[in-house]
Amino acid sequence: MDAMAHGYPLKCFLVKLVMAGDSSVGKTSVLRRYVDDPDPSFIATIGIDFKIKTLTIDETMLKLQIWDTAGQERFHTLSVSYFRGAQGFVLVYDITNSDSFKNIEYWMKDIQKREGEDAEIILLGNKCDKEEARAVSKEKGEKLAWEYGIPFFETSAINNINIDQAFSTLVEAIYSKKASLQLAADTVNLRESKKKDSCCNT
Ligand SMILES: Nc1nc2c(ncn2[C@@H]2O[C@H](COP(=O)(O)OP(=O)(O)OP(=O)(O)O)[C@@H](O)[C@H]2O)c(=O)[nH]1
Repeated sequence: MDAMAHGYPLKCFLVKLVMAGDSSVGKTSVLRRYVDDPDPSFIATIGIDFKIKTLTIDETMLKLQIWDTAGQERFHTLSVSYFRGAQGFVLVYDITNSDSFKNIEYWMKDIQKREGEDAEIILLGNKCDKEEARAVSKEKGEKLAWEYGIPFFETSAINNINIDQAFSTLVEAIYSKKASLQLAADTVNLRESKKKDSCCNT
């Protein structure tokens, strides 16, 4: 039976994503733009918050739970504690703030500290609408992302530049990893059940 033809997807995955980066780089703004949250207020994130977005790829429903961590130093321990169990990270710096770019190295170390956990990561140079105040060249961003082996986008939450493209890249990478793991698990199950069948037939 074609489940999609009946209006419901075959599988559903919960995907945990985390926004990380220094305070004021635009994490909340990028997230709000992606989930179409029209709230125009910009107050520094206190502690932690999350938003949900649901989308379908092939016949699979992906429920994205996107955690918005606070970049302020006083919330650092709390923010990093939410890194556990994440399948994806959106690492953000501000192209007009070179310190926020330098600190990507430390945010990356926090991500890599999680033992035995694998995650997809993307790097965003946000506020690319502020060309006149640029402090980090696009080439520097591209080079850093290349060194880490991760995708890179310059984005603007204000002008809605590259936001959907960035999240799509991250989510599709997570989805294909999950899909291939699922395929491997299905193959093992199939082999196991074939073994049982042949055992019963003898
Ligand atoms: N020009 C411009 N301003 C932006 C952009 N994104 C965010 N801002 C502004 O940057 C400021 C900080 O944005 P937030 O989204 O609160 O930053 P944050 O990274 O979530 O900050 P914390 O919650 O403190 O970690 C706000 O005044 C936003 O309006 C952008 O793409 N372009």
